[in-house]
Amino acid sequence: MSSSSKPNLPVTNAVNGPPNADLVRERGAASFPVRDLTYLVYGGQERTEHLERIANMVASDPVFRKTDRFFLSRTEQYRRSLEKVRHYKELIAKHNLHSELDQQDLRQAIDEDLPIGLHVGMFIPTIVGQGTDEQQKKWLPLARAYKIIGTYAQTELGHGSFIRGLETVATYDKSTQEFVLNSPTLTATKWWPGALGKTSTHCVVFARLVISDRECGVHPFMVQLRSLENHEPLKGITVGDIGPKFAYETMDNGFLRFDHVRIPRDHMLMRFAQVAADGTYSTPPHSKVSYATMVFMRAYIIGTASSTLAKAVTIAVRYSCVRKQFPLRSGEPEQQILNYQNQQAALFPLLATAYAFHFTGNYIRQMYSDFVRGMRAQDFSVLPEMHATSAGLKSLTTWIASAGIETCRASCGGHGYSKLSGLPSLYANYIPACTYEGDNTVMCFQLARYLLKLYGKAQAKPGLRLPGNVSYLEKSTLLDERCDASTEELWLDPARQLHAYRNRALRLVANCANRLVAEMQKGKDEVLAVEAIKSDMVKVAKAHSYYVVLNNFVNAIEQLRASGTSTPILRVLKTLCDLFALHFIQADLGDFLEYGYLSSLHTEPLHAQIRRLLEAIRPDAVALVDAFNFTDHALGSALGVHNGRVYETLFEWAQQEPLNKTQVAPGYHEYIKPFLLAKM
Ligand SMILES: CCCCC/C=C\C/C=C\C/C=C\CCCCC(=O)SCCNC(=O)CCNC(=O)[C@H](O)C(C)(C)COP(=O)(O)OP(=O)(O)OC[C@H]1O[C@@H](n2cnc3c(N)ncnc32)[C@H](O)[C@@H]1OP(=O)(O)O
Ligand SMILES: Cc1cc2nc3c(=O)[nH]c(=O)nc-3n(C[C@H](O)[C@H](O)[C@H](O)COP(=O)(O)OP(=O)(O)OC[C@H]3O[C@@H](n4cnc5c(N)ncnc54)[C@H](O)[C@@H]3O)c2cc1C
Repeated sequence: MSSSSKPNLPVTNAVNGPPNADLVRERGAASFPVRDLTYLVYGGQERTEHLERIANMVASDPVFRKTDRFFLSRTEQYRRSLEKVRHYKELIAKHNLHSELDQQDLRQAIDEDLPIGLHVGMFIPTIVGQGTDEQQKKWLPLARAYKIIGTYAQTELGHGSFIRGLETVATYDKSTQEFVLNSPTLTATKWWPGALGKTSTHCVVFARLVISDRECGVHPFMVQLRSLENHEPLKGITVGDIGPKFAYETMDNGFLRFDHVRIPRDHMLMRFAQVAADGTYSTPPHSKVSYATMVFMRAYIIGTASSTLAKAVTIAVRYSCVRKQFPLRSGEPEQQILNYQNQQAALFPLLATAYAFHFTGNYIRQMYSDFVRGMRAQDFSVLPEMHATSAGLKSLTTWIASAGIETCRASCGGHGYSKLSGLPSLYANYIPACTYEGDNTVMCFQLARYLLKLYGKAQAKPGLRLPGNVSYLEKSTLLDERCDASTEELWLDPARQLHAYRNRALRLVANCANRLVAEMQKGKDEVLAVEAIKSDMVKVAKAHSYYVVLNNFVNAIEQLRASGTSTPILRVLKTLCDLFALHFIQADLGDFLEYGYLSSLHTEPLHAQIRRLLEAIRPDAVALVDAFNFTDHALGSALGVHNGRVYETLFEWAQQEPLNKTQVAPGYHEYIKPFLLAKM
């Protein structure tokens, strides 16, 4: 079956001409209607077409061009991103894109780390989440109209992960009803906040509140940093850019120091904790409620893992269909490299994972909106589950997506190493997601601690009912059960796949709990006992998060089946889900073998089934990446162009290299000529 209709996307940047014949053939051979899968991914036909209109508008707008980015200096890249911000604002006005969703769609289409990312992603959400009604009324209209530009300044030179260790102080001065912000040490310097260095006029600063020598913990404060007239830093404020980074050149991550800067009392964000004029402090209803913006951003980051990985896989799969190396036998035509099993084994599990993460993103969005509804009604009961689940999923998805981009790059051979492939910058700009918004390892401890607690409760109180995704912790009898998937066919049973993931997670939790007890029996207190099991805690968090991802993928397919999704789409999604499930068992086989859950009786059919799944996906591989519907602008890759004119595009883009502006190299006269022409 061929695609039901052609995607309505311009082929920007790629060299025009007849499309690559192999890609045309692959597209014609898809077993499912590509367009329908695109609608499924983006939430229907209407939404897809809306997104395409925005994507087309961006892709055809010269201000948003990306092709010159590799040839610009850091300063030029920052300036260009400001130009894009200005144009983004013009387009909002011109096309009436005033809803938050429209603006998010537009930013996503622009596809650059703009220096307003923190403004929309953390500054505004913190005002919304932590500000009183009056504070919101005062600052939100200004922020939404970009009359002020803000960021989220929490991390310091000395502390990022350990928020309670932050050193910036906000001391309440009752006599003037002001807070005095101060950076008492070098390590108290705010360090890293995006757009802090040069762009922001304001920021939400996290500082330890001190009232009459009493420490009241870390709280958020609204602080103006720069003049709204001339952008000069205000008195007492030292601010600047932190300098060169691994990538992320368009973003002015900054430093910030306060020298006894005074702000009015109503600049502390007081939705949950308050300081009255006389200095009386009211505690928040939940001690971690001021961490809520981070939970929001973690949920957002989980949602973007799919699209980032999908971009890398799109580039690598298309290129692997165009690229040919070696005939199988002499005299035969050369093979597309995607026909090689090793290439499929590298790329198809990542393709499956990009789809798996799509459904994880839907799940966490739903969980987050339930949580926000609860918070508005002063119900914080979901916070621990939301925090733990999002911390674990943020870690797993960003780790897998980061490693996956690098796998895609390596799978493109030499051309993958060219920046023109788009993969090096995709990787370099994405990997900090493993660090920002909570170092992944530190986040895993949070989830593991939550699971260990619940496991302990379930052990102590048989019959206790735990919420959905953690209910398996109640069932210690699961530990005695073994895998019975002794044929290839049985490995395709979702119940058996989920059983394996649940069993592994429970075993690791139980093992960790036992080790904790054993360490304490050796005489350690609980704190030191936890230190002795920390690597295992990371494994626990990953194992649980894998289970959550798979469970959601399986459930999503069931829901699609129930809502009448067509058989060809269901079939291809089921194949991807199977590959996801089996690949990650294969990847962590030791976990499953160690406790005798699996034996060679099961591993042989497991490996064989994975090989069959790779073969099943091969004819649909191009269609499956096409269904993500990225424009050439979004991919920014000579290897991933929709028309497959890879070599023509690479050649043309290489001509832009500044070294090629002259035939004779700069430096020739000083450095090459002397030894070339020297007498022997
Ligand atoms: C839709 C629009 C979006 C647009 C976006 C656009 C662009 C953006 C795009 C991309 C992103 C680009 C850039 C990203 C910017 C990145 C910004 C940042 O990095 S901001 C800084 C982030 N910093 C961190 O994440 C710090 C991590 N550290 C922590 O969170 C905490 O210190 C901690 C590790 C969790 C420990 O906290 P603490 O020491 O206070 O607590 P503990 O003693 O460990 O635990 C006590 C108790 O509290 C529970 N808990 C901890 N945190 C939370 C929470 N958030 N919620 C609920 N509960 C929490 C914890 O589980 C313990 O519970 P219990 O065991 O029951 O006692
Ligand atoms: C690109 C980028 C953008 C950022 N943007 C912002 C921003 O806008 N605003 C902002 O406030 N911050 C921002 N940050 C900072 C970021 O949030 C922190 O860097 C992050 O939270 C990690 O904290 P850290 O740097 O203190 O790491 P550390 O905690 O110092 O981590 C170093 C190592 O120590 C390990 N470790 C730490 N604690 C423990 C422990 N208890 N047990 C065992 N191991 C441990 C970690 O796993 C890690 O391997 C940004 C960072 C980056 C890279």
